[in-house]
Amino acid sequence: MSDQAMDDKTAAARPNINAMQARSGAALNEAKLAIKGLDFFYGTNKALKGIHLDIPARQVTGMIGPSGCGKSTLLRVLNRMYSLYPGQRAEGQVLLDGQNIIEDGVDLNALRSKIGMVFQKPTPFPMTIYENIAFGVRLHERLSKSQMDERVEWALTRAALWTEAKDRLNTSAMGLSGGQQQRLCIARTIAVRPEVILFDEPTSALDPISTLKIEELIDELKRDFTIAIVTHNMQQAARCADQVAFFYLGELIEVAPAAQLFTAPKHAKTQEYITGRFG
Ligand SMILES: Nc1ncnc2c1ncn2[C@@H]1O[C@H](COP(=O)(O)OP(=O)(O)OP(=O)(O)O)[C@@H](O)[C@H]1O
Repeated sequence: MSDQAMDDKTAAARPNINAMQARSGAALNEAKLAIKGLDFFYGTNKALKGIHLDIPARQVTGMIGPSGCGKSTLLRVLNRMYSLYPGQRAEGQVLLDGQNIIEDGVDLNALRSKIGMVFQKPTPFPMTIYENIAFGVRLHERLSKSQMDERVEWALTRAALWTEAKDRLNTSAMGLSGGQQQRLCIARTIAVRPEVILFDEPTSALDPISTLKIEELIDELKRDFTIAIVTHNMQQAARCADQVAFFYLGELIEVAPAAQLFTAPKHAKTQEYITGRFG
């Protein structure tokens, strides 16, 4: 590739620095989740190696890195999803408000009500919009009909879907557009009032307008929730994240406030990745 072509590619890959200006001076909050010396194994394959990472309360942590570097694996550790699969195991500590959530004896139902997850592909249940939300709430709480109505309205409002959904609550969620379905999945996650929300490439299946809506939503939600988002889109990480963690081959190479990581990364590998030179 010519130097000019490389420079053009680099410029295109580099996130919009202006988008990060507002956050550049903001300090990071205390850790809601503190990951200490975390190793993760799929059988004998070590997919995460000695990860140390603080996830600050009520801020957004972006996780970036090339395919296969362990980003989704880390999210699966944070809500113990791996515990469903024999042969997968984590070692080290993941402290949620000081409690190690990867040790034996943790109540996984209670944990998953505290740490919710939104997946790449919108996955509404084949039931009404109302029931999509009420279903999860009933697993954790006993509410009266009017309390449940209020919770459904609250969750849909927080997920910026109430206006579009309020007149069709008893119709199938499968009739919503892809972007609306993803906001419904966010509403479903919020409805159980978690403390942390994990987003695994939440907009990769969506058009640009739906993507922007979800990003605005994430910005709004961080007032009340601690958020971690895996994304392949560095512009998105720059727009949404307060701090960004760069992973490579199962290791955390660098974590820094977004403005710092994208403008003055400390490691050569981070620099190569954010300038589009590999991955
Ligand atoms: N179920 C599994 N069994 C065995 N190995 C797995 C399994 N899932 C993932 N891996 C391996 O773990 C490593 C990390 O995968 P992971 O899906 O976490 O990466 P990622 O950074 O999220 O990738 P992508 O950006 O492509 O989603 C890879 O080497 C992958 O092959």
